[in-house]
Amino acid sequence: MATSPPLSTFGAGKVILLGEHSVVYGHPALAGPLSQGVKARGVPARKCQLTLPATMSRAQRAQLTGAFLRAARLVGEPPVKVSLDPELPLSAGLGSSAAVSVACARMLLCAAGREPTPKEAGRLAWEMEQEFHGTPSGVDHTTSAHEQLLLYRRAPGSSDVGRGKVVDSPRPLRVVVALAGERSPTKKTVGALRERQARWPERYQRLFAQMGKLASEGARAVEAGDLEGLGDAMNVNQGLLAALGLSSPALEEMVYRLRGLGALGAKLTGAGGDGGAVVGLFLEPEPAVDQLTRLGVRCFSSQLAGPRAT
Ligand SMILES: Nc1ncnc2c1ncn2[C@@H]1O[C@H](COP(=O)(O)OP(=O)(O)O)[C@@H](O)[C@H]1O
Ligand SMILES: C[C@@](O)(CCOP(=O)(O)O)CC(=O)O
Repeated sequence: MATSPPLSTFGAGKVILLGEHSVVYGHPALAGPLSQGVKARGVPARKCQLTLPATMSRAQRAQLTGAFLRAARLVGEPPVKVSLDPELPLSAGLGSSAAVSVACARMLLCAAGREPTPKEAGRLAWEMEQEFHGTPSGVDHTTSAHEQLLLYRRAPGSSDVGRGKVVDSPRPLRVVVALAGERSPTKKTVGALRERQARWPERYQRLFAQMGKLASEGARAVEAGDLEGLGDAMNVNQGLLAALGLSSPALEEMVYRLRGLGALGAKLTGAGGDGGAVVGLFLEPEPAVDQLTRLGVRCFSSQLAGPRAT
C-alpha cells in the first residue's frame, strides 16, 4: 500500500580520493560523500512522473526521464510527482548522476511505502546509473547511498554492483573541491580510455594495478591518522592519471594551485579529461577556499569522514 511521499529526499555527491578509472577494471577506490548533493521533492500525484527544468537539453531530458522510469517500474510506479534541486555542478566529476539517482531512488521507495535503506536505495540508484554511464563501476552511487568513506571494489567478473568497506578516520578528513576547465561526459572519457587499454592492455593494466594499490594504502593511512601519507598517495595517483591521458593543462594548473595553498595532496577527481573537479586534502580548508574564491575559482570545502567539530 503506497503512503504519502516525504516532501524531500537527498542524494550526496561524492569525491574519489584515490582510484578513479582503475575501479572500472576491478581495483579498489577510496571515495567519500560530500555534504553537497541533489534534493528531490515529491508531491502526491495521479501517476508517477518527473518534472524537469526547461533549461535542460532534449538529450539530457530523455536520458534522465528514461533512468527515472526504469527505477519507477521496479517499484510499481508509485503515484508521485518528483522535481529536482541540484546543489552540485553537473558533469564535473562529483557524481551528480549518482546523487540524482539516489535522491530519486529514496523518493520512489518512500512513495511505494518501502524503507529507503542504503542497500535498497543503492540497488535502485544502480539501475538509473546504468542509463547515465553504460558501464559504471558503482563507486559513485554506493558512496552516495551509504554516505560514508568507503574502500570500494567492483564485484569481480560481473556487471553486478560491488561492495564498499567502511574506512574509519580518527582525524577529520577535510577537502577543498575546485572546478577547472570544461568537462566532457564521464561516458566519453571512460570510453576513450577503454579503447586505449584494449590496444595496449599490459601497459594500461600495470598502471591500473598501481592505482588500486595506492587506494588500499591510502585507506590504511586514513585509519592510522596519517593524513600526510594519504596526501602523498593522492599526489602519486595524479601522476598516474596524467600518464593515462586523463589530465589537462587546466586540471594540472589547479592541482598545483591547491598544493601551493598548503594541500597535503591534490589530484583531479572523477572522470577528468579536459576539465572538471580537483580535490585537495587540507588540515584547514577555509583560507584556501577564501583565496580561491577571491580569484574567481568555483570551489567549496567538505568533510568526508572523522570527528566533527561540535
Ligand atoms: N540535478 C540534475 N538534474 C538533471 N540531470 C542531472 C542532475 N544531476 C545529474 N544529472 C544528469 O547526470 C549527468 C551527469 O553525469 P556524469 O557525466 O556522470 O557527471 P558527474 O560527474 O556529475 O556524475 C547529466 O548530464 C545529467 O543528465
Ligand atoms: C571514472 C569513474 O571511475 C568515476 C566517474 O566519476 P564521475 O562520473 O566523473 O563523477 C567511472 C566509474 O567509476 O564508473
